[in-house]
Amino acid sequence: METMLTVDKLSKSFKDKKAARDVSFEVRKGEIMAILGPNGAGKSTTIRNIMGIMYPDEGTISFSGHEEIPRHKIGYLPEERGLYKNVKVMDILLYLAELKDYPLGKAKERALSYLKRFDLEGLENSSVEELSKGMGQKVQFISSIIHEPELLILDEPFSGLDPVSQELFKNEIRSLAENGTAILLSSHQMNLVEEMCDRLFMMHNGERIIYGDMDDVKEKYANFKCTIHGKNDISDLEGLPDVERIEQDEDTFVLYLSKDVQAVKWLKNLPDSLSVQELSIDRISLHEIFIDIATEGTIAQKEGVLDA
Ligand SMILES: Nc1ncnc2c1ncn2[C@@H]1O[C@H](COP(=O)(O)OP(=O)(O)OP(=O)(O)O)[C@@H](O)[C@H]1O
Repeated sequence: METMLTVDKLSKSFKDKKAARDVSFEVRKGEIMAILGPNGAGKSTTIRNIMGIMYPDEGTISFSGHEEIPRHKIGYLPEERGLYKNVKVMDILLYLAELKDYPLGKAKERALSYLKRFDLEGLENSSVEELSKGMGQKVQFISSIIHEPELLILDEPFSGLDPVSQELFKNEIRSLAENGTAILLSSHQMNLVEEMCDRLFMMHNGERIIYGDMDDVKEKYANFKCTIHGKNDISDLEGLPDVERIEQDEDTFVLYLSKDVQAVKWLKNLPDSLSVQELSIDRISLHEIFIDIATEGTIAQKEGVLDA
């Protein structure tokens, strides 16, 4: 797949705070790449450097091999929301398309079609201040894609949206990728990221911790956990092989298993004396991997970047 964006050894400091250190990743045509990390990890700083809102102290950012930012080929939904308040929806969409040198007739056609798809049909002559927050966010999203960008950067696109609108955004983002757009998406909604992203880049304290294919990352970091509901004593469960840690909520116990455990073999070795009303075995989710990294748990320690 063709590489649209390459971030190579990006570093950026604010006074003595290193917000990004030696950050490298790429985004390819037709993929959705997640940029993840706890609050303050350095995601927005990385995105702002890509967008040319600030400049790297070190490292380079290139677009299809060129360091100049091809502004008319990039779409950007910033974390900070806001459009000109007393301007009509259609006027603002056409104005932003024009800034990207996009033909007016085509922009109008696309604006009407997207307004319809986002349940905003008939609102083209309403002013932005008449819209609800979620409706305004939809217009801002449309403004980021009106000019058919080749690279789309979405900073927290789902925040503040109801579940139906989230689904709409999700489907639209997916279909843009299917049509070849390279997408860099920052989000704290791990379930959505897990469902829709092809690759991910996770950072913490300004540094890269995890980078790779979603399936590979899950295989590498998502150990099994076994949930047992029954009248058991925690000391019996602690004695089971390959149990790294246990969480207890009354009679429900979640056993986090060590890496490389073979689930079927492990289950076969459970003692007959165990009381089981319900039992399930699953891989931990991206949400749990994220929490481990953010709280500097076992995955984060193993990756070894936290002491740097
Ligand atoms: N303009 C600035 N001046 C000083 N420090 C800044 C500035 N922008 C960001 N920082 C600091 O850089 C670090 C990274 O911030 P950044 O906004 O990139 O994080 P983030 O991953 O986007 O977080 P969030 O999920 O909360 O949006 C933080 O410690 C923040 O305080």
